[in-house]
Amino acid sequence: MPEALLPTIHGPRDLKKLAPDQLPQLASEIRHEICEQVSKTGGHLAPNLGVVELTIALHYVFDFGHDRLLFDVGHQCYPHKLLTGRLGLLDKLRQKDGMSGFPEPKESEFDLFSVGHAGTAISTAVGMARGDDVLAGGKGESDRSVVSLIGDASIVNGLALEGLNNAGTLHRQFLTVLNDNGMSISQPQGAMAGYFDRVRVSPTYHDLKRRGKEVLDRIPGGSILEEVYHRGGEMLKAMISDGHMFEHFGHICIGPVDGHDFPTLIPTLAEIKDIDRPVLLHVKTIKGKGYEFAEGDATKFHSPKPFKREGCRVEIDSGGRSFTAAYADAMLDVMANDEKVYAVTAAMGPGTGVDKLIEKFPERTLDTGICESHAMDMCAGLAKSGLKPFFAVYSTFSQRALDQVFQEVALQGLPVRVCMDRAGYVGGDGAVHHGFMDIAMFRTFPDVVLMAASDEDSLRGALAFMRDHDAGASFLRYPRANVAEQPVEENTTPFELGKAVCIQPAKTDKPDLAILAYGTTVIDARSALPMLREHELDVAIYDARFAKPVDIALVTTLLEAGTPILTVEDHLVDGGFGSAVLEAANAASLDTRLIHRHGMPATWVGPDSRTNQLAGANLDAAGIAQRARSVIQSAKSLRATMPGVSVERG
Ligand SMILES: Cc1ncc(C[n+]2csc(CCOP(=O)(O)OP(=O)(O)O)c2C)c(N)n1
Ligand SMILES: CC(=O)[C@@H](O)[C@H](O)COP(=O)(O)O
Ligand SMILES: [Mg+2]
Repeated sequence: MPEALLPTIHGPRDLKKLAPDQLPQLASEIRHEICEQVSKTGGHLAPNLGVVELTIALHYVFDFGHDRLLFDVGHQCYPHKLLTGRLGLLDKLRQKDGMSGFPEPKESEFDLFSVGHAGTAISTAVGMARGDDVLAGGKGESDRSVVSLIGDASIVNGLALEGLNNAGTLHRQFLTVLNDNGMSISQPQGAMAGYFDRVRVSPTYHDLKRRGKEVLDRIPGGSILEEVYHRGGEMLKAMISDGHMFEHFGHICIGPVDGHDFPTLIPTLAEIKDIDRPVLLHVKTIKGKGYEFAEGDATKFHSPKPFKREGCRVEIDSGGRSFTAAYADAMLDVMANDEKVYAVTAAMGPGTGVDKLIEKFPERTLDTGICESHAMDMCAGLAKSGLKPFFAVYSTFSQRALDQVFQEVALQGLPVRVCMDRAGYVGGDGAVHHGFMDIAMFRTFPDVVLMAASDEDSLRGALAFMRDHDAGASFLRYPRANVAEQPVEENTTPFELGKAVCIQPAKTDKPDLAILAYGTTVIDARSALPMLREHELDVAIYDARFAKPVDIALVTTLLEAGTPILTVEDHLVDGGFGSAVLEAANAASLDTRLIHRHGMPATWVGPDSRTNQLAGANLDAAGIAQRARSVIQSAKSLRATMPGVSVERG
C-alpha cells in the first residue's frame, strides 16, 4: 500500500511537490474521502466526483493563492477545498462550523465568493480581471490569471452568456473551463444540450494532431488564433478548435479534452495558462466518476441524503413524506381535472416533484433548464394564450425572475401560478439557498395573491384555489420539510381569498394572545400551546393562509377587543407576513401597538440542519412559546392603559 497522499496536502504548494504520476493516487483518495463523507451527511456527490482530476490539474498549473478561481454554482468545490487545507473540516460537511458545501470566503482565502446560484462565475471573473488590471496601475494586464469553472447546464444560463459576451472583449488572459458532463441535475434541456452532445472529445493524440493541421488550414492569416497556434506547442496546436460556438463570443476555443486524463489536462492547461486572450477550454467529464452507482444515476446522486453501501447495493435514507412529494401528488390531481393546467420547472424536476408530472403529462409539462427568468416569462406567455401555468421553483431561485414577475406577469394582470418549494431555512445548503425573501419581494406587486401551506391539506387547498384564481398572479410557499404527521383538522376547509382559519380557538372571550401563523409555523405554534397552557395562558391560533390580502377583518376584530397579536413566519421579519399585517392594520387606522412580529432575524445563517436553524431563530415550538409569553407580558401593561380594554379575564 503506498502511503496516503491527501493528509500531506495542506495547500496547493504541497500538491505542486507531487510528481505527475502520483496524481491519480491523490485523485482516488479524494474521491474516497468525499464519497465516505457524503454517505454520512449527504451532499453534492456526483458533481464533485466528476471534477477531481480537473481540480487537481488546475491547482497543479495555476497558483490560486495569487490567481483567481471562480466556481459557478459552487456545488463542485469539495476537491478544491481538500486541496486548500480543509480536510480537517470535512467530517462536518454542511454542518455548523464545518465545511460549507459551497465556496465560502469566511472559510478560506482560496474561496472568492459565497456562491450557490448558477451562471455567476464568468461575470464575477470578468469583474475581477478588469479590477486587477486597473489596480495593476494602468500598466496593462495584471499578473493574476483569472479562471472560472462552469458546467454545461449552467453556461447556457442567460447570466453566464452575458458574462461570456463581455469577457470576449477582454484583451488579457481569461480562462473559462467548461465542465461538460452532459448533465444538469437531470437531463440538460434546450437546443444547446444537443450541440454539446455532438462535440465529441478526440480519443487519441494522433487524432488531435491531425485535427490541429486541419484547423491551421482554416485559420485566417494574421489572426490572434494563428498567432496562438504558432506560439503553442504540439499539444495546443492539436487542440485548438475551429468552429466551436463560443468562438462567436470572442474566445479561442480549445478542446474538447478528456477531463479525467492528467497527461492531457496538465500540458494543455500549462500551454493555455498565459494566452493573453479569452480562452474557453471545453472539458468532457463523467458526472459521478469513479463510483458505478453514481455514474449510473447521476441525478439520484447529484445531492443525495445520507446513504448506505453494501456491496453493489446503495440505499439512500428515506426521510418521510416531503412537501415536494405532496406537491407532486396534488398536482397530478389538479392536472387530471383541468386540461388547461401546464406545469413548469427550471431544471429542478426532481427537487420540485415536477419530474413526476413530466412522466404523466409530458405534453403539458416542461423543464426549461436553468433559466428562471425565461421560465417566468414563458409562463406569462402560456397564461396569455389561455393556459394555467404552474411554475414550481425553489424560493431562492425565484429571485432570478423578480423583474419578469413585475413586467410580464403582475403588470399584465396575468394568472401565473408560482409554487415556491424550499421556502424558509433549507438546512445544509446554508445562506446561498434559504428562501428568506419571497414574501417581501412579491407582495410589492398590486393585485397578486400570496399564500403559504402549513400541511398537506392546506397545500392541496391552496393549489385548488390557485387553479381557479384567474384574476392575477398567485404565489404559494412551502418548506424543505416533511408535511405534518398530524394534520390540522380545519385545513380541509376550502381556501377563501384573504381568509385565515382558526385552528385553536381561545378558551375565554378575553384571550391573552392570538397567534397568526403563516406556513408551517402553524404546526410549531400548535406544539407551543401546551407550554403556554402550563402557564395558564389562553392563546388562540390562526392559520393565516394569506399574506396578501391580509385577513383584515380578523385583525380588526382582535385589535378592537384588545387582543395582542403575534405574527409568526419562516421568512425574514423585514418585509414579511408580519409586516404585511402591520401595514394593513395601519392602513385601516387600527392601533398597531398590540401587533408583534416573529420571524427570521436579518442575519446570514450558515449550514446546519433546518431544525437547528429554526431553533436558532426561536422559530421552533419552544422559541414561539417563549416569545408568546414575553409578548403577553409586555401587552399586559399596555392593555391596562387602553380605554375600554380590560386585562382581567371575564
Ligand atoms: C439559478 C439556479 N437555478 C437552479 C440551480 C440548481 N442547480 C444546482 S446545480 C444544477 C445543475 C448544474 O448543472 P451543471 O452546471 O452542468 O453542473 P453539474 O451539476 O453537471 O456539474 C442546478 C440546476 C441553481 N443552483 N441556480
Ligand atoms: C446546488 C443546488 O442548487 C442544488 O443542487 C441544491 O443544492 C439542491 O437542493 P435540495 O437538496 O434541497 O434539492
Ligand atoms: Mg453538467
